[in-house]
Amino acid sequence: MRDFCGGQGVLIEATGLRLVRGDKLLLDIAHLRLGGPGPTVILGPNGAGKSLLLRCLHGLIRADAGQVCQDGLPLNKAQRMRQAMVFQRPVLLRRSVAANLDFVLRRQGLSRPARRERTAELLATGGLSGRERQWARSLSGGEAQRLAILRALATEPDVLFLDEPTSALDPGATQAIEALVMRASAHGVRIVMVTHDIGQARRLARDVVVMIGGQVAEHGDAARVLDQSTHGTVRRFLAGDLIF
Ligand SMILES: Nc1ncnc2c1ncn2[C@@H]1O[C@H](COP(=O)(O)OP(=O)(O)OP(=O)(O)O)[C@@H](O)[C@H]1O
Repeated sequence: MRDFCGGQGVLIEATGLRLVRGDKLLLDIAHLRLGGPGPTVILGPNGAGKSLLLRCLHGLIRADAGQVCQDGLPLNKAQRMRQAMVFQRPVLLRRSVAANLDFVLRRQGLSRPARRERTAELLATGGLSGRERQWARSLSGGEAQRLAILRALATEPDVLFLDEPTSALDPGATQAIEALVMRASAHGVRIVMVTHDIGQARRLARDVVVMIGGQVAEHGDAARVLDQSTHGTVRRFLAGDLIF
């Protein structure tokens, strides 16, 4: 696999981030600093604000206060173009598998032969070799999610945000997605991923963020957060208690 980019050096910071809807304070993040190599996994109970945080970090939602910076600069259009996001349910074009990738590769100005070569390379990376002409909407859930991730990687992002990419998938399909994510990470893409799955955090994360009630309750080295947190609610959540 070619290096996708040099995203491991990317530093994303959220400072004083507040998101209010009606009379509810949905996000209240004093300071969050995501840097260094290896995937960041964001965990937390339902409604803790994980998806909202991801959307703010990607610039899809503008916070009511505070700011998101990438490499020391307030998130700008050029930086956002170097980020990509994949959602829980893959959104694919009503076209062939190859056409879904070609749509992105064209915008990068690649020639037709270069696009064909890159498409084959990406499909091999995602275990979808030979599927070029298959209708994208006829892929299985796991295959469709892999194609969505490959399409995101085709943009050669510095940062890839993933919002519960395996939540609807069986273990085999989950394993294939995890392998793809780890491969992208190893080749330089900064991964920031939301999941409900604590086991997945153990398998993938270098660092773990635990959100509780719109706030960052814990952030640090995965083993420390998952096994040695001193935060009462975080410990209960990680132990499997229902938190609401
Ligand atoms: N546009 C909105 N207006 C009002 N409330 C919202 C809006 N978007 C999200 N919320 C609320 O903000 C809270 C956090 O939502 P978010 O989707 O970030 O949670 P989450 O941690 O990703 O949860 P889940 O694990 O269930 O996906 C929830 O209570 C949700 O209902």
